[in-house]
Amino acid sequence: MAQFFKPQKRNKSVSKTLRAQVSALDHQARAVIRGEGSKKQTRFIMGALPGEVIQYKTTGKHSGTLERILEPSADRRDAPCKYYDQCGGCDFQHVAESYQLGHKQQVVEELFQKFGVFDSATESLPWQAPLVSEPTRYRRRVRLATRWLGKEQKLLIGFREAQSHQIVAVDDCLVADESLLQAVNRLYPVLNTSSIATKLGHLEAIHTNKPVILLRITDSLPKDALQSLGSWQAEHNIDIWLQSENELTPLNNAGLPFDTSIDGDKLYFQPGDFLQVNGGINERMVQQAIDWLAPEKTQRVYDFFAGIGNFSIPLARRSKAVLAVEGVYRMAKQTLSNAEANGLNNLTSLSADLNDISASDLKDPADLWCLDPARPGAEGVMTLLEKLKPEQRPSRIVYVSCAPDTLARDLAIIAGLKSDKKSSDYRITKLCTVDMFPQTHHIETMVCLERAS
Ligand SMILES: C[S@@+](CC[C@H](N)C(=O)[O-])C[C@H]1O[C@@H](n2cnc3c(N)ncnc32)[C@H](O)[C@@H]1O
Repeated sequence: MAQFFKPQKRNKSVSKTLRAQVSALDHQARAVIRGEGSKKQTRFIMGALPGEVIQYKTTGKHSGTLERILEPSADRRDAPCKYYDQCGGCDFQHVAESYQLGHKQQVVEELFQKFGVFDSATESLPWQAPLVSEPTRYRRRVRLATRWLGKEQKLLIGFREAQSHQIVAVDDCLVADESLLQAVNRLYPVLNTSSIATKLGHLEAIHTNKPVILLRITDSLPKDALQSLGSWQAEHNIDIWLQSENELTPLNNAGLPFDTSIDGDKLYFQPGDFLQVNGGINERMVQQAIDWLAPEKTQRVYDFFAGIGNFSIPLARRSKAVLAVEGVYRMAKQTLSNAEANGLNNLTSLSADLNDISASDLKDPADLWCLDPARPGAEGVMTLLEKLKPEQRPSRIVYVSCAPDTLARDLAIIAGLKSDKKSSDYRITKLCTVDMFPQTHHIETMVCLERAS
């Protein structure tokens, strides 16, 4: 019988060390290497800048890690954080903040062009000045990973390395409010025992009106562990909350309400609720949303993706009525009680999945829409907008986004709404980047759209 030659499956690509010049940055601030090797491949590498000649190691088909910078860019600066080389968190601090913001604006513009939101050959976007943040110590909330090293009987608390599950142990974080890591460092000796550490998933430190540490627990804690956490809480006056799969509870029922103020009103929340990480810039962002939407006392507003009412409450103060829509039932309830606590009775809160929303869920149409979705964007809301009759559509929309690609996708849908088949029913009247996450590649954008009357 003839034996056929059976080629062996090729091994995964072998890692190589190469040298190249960076041609651009992509939308995640990764350096782009074009035309690599005989196949003219494109590769993406974090940490390098356009124009730089670098030595890098290939890791996957299109990825690589930076080994050495052979010819640095004039735009490069020494990263201010001591953990920069290992930590996967602030991946864009090797350039000045003005460069970071300029790049972010360019990314948004390029994505809008790519998705057909506008045509740079015939029009320009009405960019406004970016909302600029404090470059460091701006976070009022951090989430830290944990791992118990059994052999060494030691708990690691820190951030994940880039593209890895390894944890970089940290005792400070340059972008976090100083009190956050200080609280975690103080709690560390209590956590650093196998009875707690082996059951710890991650932890979160938050500081608005007062500090709180939320411990994500994978199994119930023994009585002595709960006692030592309780004693620490009483001694340090820092609340501890325990989060298991189904429950979120304050330890020993500690904890008066947590709150944050916005526009002169108080927003109460519970650890675990969504909270904009950058408190300073959040206030300016909400103020700008109000300015751009310019609500009047006769107008109705929808606030989609409302969280605990960060935009809804200030909008309710200035309009006839607000309908706040939020997927997480607990937060939807919190928005309503926040309205009541601030003496507002013109806000209705609806808990609903905005991927699957219809006009009948919302009752009366609204003049103004505020949208602040998570990274997947607001495709369901775009479908709703498409289905509405032109006269039922809002006269103004403010879209706040933390993901420029889904923002561009959604705005392309709005740009496609053409009642007279020629020009779009909506035009972008203002947009800007919001410096919500300095030192990182993450991009926050605000866009205001107005309907042609
Ligand atoms: C970026 S946060 C904004 C929250 C709020 N606007 C604020 O400024 O604090 C996005 C919110 O959308 C909610 N969300 C995400 N997906 C949703 C969905 N499919 N339907 C309804 N709400 C959703 C999240 O629970 C979260 O509260």
